[in-house]
Amino acid sequence: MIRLGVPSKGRLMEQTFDWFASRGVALSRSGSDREYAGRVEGAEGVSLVLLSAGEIPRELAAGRIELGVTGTDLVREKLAGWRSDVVEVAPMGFGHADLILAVPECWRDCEDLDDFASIARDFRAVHGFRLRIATKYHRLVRAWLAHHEVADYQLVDSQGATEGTVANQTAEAVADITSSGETLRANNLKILGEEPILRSQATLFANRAALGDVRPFLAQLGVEA
Ligand SMILES: Nc1ncnc2c1ncn2[C@@H]1O[C@H](COP(=O)(O)OP(=O)(O)OP(=O)(O)O)[C@@H](O)[C@H]1O
Ligand SMILES: O=P(O)(O)OC[C@H]1O[C@H](OP(=O)(O)OP(=O)(O)O)[C@H](O)[C@@H]1O
Repeated sequence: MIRLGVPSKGRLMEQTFDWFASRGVALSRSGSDREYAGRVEGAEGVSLVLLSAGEIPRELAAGRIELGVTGTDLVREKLAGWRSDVVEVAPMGFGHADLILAVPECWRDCEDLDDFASIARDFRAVHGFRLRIATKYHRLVRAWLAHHEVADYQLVDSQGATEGTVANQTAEAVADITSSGETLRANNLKILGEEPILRSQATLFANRAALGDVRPFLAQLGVEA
């Protein structure tokens, strides 16, 4: 049996259902909105597992599901050596979002990463603690800042409403996902850097060791792997 993990709620779930439907496979919840069991019609030997998008990378890596749909951001953040555990089988064309670093709009002297690095360097001497960046993307943000030689900062964990941390004075900057940019604008934050830390979209992943087993189903979907 091929276990297919799909986000259990919201637009990501609906668009995933649409993506499979347009390839002749009907996915549905078997019961009420609160029941996390699912049904698969139009494919043999495939079962649907409804999961939190954030847990799908770990379930894939552990081999508890053979296929899974989630954002590329979550796979890269949650799995240290993601390439050895999973294979990116098909980008799905929705769930587009950029992981970015943002600072208050009123920081007029901070327009790029060099400015940010020098502000971070001075920050500790003035305030007695390192500049705080709120994020849930610890691994990706640390790697990106190291690559850009920014060292004088601390990460503050924020699992939601991250853009609010600056107004709440629990962080000076944020690193979070944006798509329309509305949340950043509403919180008077501006993006730093020409390129985002990461461009993400919803993607179909396979557990690497299970690739051979899932190939016939992928071929049915019109996906080569
Ligand atoms: N505003 C957005 N527009 C497009 N994609 C987004 C947006 N916000 C988050 N995403 C993407 O959706 C995926 C799921 O995000 P997230 O983990 O925040 O989901 P969630 O709904 O909080 O799920 P859960 O709490 O069940 O883990 C991620 O890959 C993320 O990049
Ligand atoms: O650029 P925008 O279109 O405004 O979207 C960005 C927002 O969407 C996501 O939050 P989500 O709604 O998933 O809630 P969260 O704060 O709980 O992560 C993300 O964390 C941003 O806050």
